[in-house]
Amino acid sequence: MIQISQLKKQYKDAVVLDVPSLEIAKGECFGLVGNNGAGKTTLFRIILDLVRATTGTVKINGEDVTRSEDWKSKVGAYLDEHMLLAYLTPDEYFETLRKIYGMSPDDLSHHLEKFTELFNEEVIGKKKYIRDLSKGNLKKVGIAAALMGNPEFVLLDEPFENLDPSSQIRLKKLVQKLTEESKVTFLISSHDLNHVTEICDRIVLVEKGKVIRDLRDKSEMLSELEAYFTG
Ligand SMILES: Nc1ncnc2c1ncn2[C@@H]1O[C@H](COP(=O)(O)OP(=O)(O)OP(=O)(O)O)[C@@H](O)[C@H]1O
Repeated sequence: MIQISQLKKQYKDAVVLDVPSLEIAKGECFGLVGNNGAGKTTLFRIILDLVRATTGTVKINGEDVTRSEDWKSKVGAYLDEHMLLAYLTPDEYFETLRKIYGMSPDDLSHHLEKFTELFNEEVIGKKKYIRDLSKGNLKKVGIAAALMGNPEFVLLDEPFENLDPSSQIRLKKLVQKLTEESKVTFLISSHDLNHVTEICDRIVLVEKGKVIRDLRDKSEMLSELEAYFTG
């Protein structure tokens, strides 16, 4: 479980995040939506201890992320391409992560098999450096890397952005399969209301750093969000 309490992030006088309480249960597919600058990435960065909150705490399975390291083996994330090693090919990158995670070559092959459709023969065995990949293929590498090592929690920032329609559909199926079969807890921020409402069982809407809706009724999510964003 992820427990957020009394969380605030302030840059000079501007409060960009203010979340008194938020709990994300194990096995949940949690969607985060909101306009540009609403605070979605900031929340993810604080959960991953990439940015320190001004006040408040984030606990993952009871561990304060700023005070312990144990949670790191349970969490996978892909926020942006800064998390990749641009001077490697995808094959070299996955091989490097394989060693870090202590996986066998068979474990890695088995893991990458799940991404065969998503990679669409454009990622593995191409001898192209990560720095030269298209934005969509970069994202695919980042998502596959985030899911290495059997993480319990996976944070993905805008996973559908830059993916072609076939890849978006393949990614949705993959997330649904992993949620159902492996009980992975996904936290997904997205501007794509159709995709995020289709795969997530809960959507939190943020506006100017505050949670203004916490939607759990699947039948009403999309219409509520469309009404909000239409203004
Ligand atoms: N280092 C920083 N210094 C000052 N302000 C910052 C900093 N990082 C983020 N912000 C501000 O925090 C607010 C929230 O930004 P954040 O990137 O979390 O929004 P977002 O919801 O992810 O937006 P988008 O949909 O555009 O990706 C914005 O107003 C942004 O300008």
